[in-house]
Amino acid sequence: MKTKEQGDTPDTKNTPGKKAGRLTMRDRLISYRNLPRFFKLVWKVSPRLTFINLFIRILQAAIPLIMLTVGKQIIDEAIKITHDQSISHDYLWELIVIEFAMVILLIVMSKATSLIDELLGEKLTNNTTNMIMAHAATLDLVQFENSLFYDKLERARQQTTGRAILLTHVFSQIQDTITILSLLAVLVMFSVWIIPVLAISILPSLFGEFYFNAKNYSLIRSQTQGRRELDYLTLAGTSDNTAKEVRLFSLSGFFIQRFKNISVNLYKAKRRFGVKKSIISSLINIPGALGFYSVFIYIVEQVLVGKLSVGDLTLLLGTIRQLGSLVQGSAKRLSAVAQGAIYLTDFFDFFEIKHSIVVPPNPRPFPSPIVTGFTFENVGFKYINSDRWANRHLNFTLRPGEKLALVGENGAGKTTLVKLLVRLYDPTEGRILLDGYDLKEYNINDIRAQMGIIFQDFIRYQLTAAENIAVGNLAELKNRELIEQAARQSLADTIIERLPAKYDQILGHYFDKGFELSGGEWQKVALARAYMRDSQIVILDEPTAALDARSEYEVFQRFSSITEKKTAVLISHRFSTVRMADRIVVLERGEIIEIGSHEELLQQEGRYAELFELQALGYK
Ligand SMILES: Nc1ncnc2c1ncn2[C@@H]1O[C@H](COP(=O)(O)OP(=O)(O)OP(=O)(O)O)[C@@H](O)[C@H]1O
Repeated sequence: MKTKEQGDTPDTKNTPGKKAGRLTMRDRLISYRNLPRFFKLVWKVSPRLTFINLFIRILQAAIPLIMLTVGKQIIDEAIKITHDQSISHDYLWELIVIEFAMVILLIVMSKATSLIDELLGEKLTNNTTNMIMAHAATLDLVQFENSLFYDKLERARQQTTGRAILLTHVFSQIQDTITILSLLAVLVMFSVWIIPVLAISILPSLFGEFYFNAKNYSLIRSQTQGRRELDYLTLAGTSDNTAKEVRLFSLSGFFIQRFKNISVNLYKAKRRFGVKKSIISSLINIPGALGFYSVFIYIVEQVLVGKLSVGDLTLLLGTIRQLGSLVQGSAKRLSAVAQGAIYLTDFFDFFEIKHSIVVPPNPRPFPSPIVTGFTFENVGFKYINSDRWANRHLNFTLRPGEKLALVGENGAGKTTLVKLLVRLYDPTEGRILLDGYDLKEYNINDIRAQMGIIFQDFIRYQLTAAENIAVGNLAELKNRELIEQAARQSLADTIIERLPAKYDQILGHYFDKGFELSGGEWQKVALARAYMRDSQIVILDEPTAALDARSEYEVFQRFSSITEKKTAVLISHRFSTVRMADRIVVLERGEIIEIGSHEELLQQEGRYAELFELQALGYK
């Protein structure tokens, strides 16, 4: 059972196509409601560029009509001159100059609008990517463990460039709509019935365009999981993290084959859709062509009986041709806009996902110093994607100033307990009290500010050595003295002193001039992060797993003196380390089975004593 506490994300709330890939007409209509919100976003990104873009496009929209009218007059004037050589050519030249000026203006304006589209698109892409990153950072860890959340994040992320294209589409559509209206006005002046004939004949292809675009969106949406799998396989087959194993275990063939299987299926679905779309679209375009040519014949007849001039003929044909392509283009674009608007639903939906770990309106001030400590009252926790209890029936108090070690076999629930303590998750049952009040009553940022913590799966940031330490407390990024002190405390100082650029050395091999460290060296650097804060609590989750025996001994000597007045939680599989703790909690299948000092637990001759003996035997 999933509880609200565990971050019941509104995965499908307001999302079109709740059953993967299915999209109803209503969904499509609703998606258009995203456009005003989208416009607001664009306007916020750059009011100036948005305004200039719209302004130029409105001017540009009038040019086709001016050109067609001037073109008609040029032809009529030229024919007049051929019939009467005495007429001056001045007016004809004037018209030609105007026509030429319009062409130049059109070129300049369309270059200007595409430049602005590009700049605005780039700004929008960067802005929305930042928004996604910022929002993702506010979400709970639990949400990152939910595959539906990942799908949503992926769709929101994927469409960053799509949103820039949507922007161009919307602006172009505004421009084309104005042009279409002006051209329709020309047709109305000549003959009213031309418009309904053209409109009816073009309807099937318009519907086709909308229908297939919606289908295309549904197809892409239903392939999100598959595409994520392809991304993962590409990463697994090509990343530096996997390169060693991929070679030693000859995994590339396996990954490639799996990639092929999935990609072939996705391709086949795309091909089936593409072929169907092409055949049906070709057929439904025929009525449009028939409508156009009937009007064409009618106009030619009018010229033959002398009701229209040759100039009128060119004007009308030019108008109808332009209208045809503008309407077709608009239909394509409008359905692309509809599609883009539906993707916007994914984008805006992502921002609807709210974190369930909330800060109370009037949080309690974090106690300084902590008086009675952290009390676990029958705490139990289940991960969102699991039916098993990772922790259950936890009842104990972490006293202020105490050094508490957590031991237990793999999967016993040690890391989970620590994650509950720092409120990365909230308990599924029971509660954790700090100085007698539920941890939920405190500000989560205060809690985390009071914890110096380093996990076993720490991150190897491809940043400088100083920055790698400062991530433990970014407020002190510029405080070189503190960074160096933290490095000394974690024994990272001697490693960094040997680096070519010392504290300014970029670590890792991702970037040019990066310097790769060994596993243990990385661990010492990461460990320094825990010492960057003057926190009341220090938590080290297997901080020395990659360290050699001498380093480990030294690290803990220092750890004891640094944390003398602090509360410390330590997870380790090494009993030589664990025995330094004041008390040891032994976990098994998520539950506490023993608790006491090293000596007490040895006397009990229980699981701790057994594991201790086992490890001691290994050293004999
Ligand atoms: N993100 C997760 N989603 C689902 N289950 C998880 C997740 N993380 C851990 N678990 C499960 O919770 C249980 C406890 O895991 P935890 O990481 O707390 O163990 P641990 O005692 O720290 O193990 P180790 O000594 O191997 O680090 C395990 O059975 C594990 O499979």
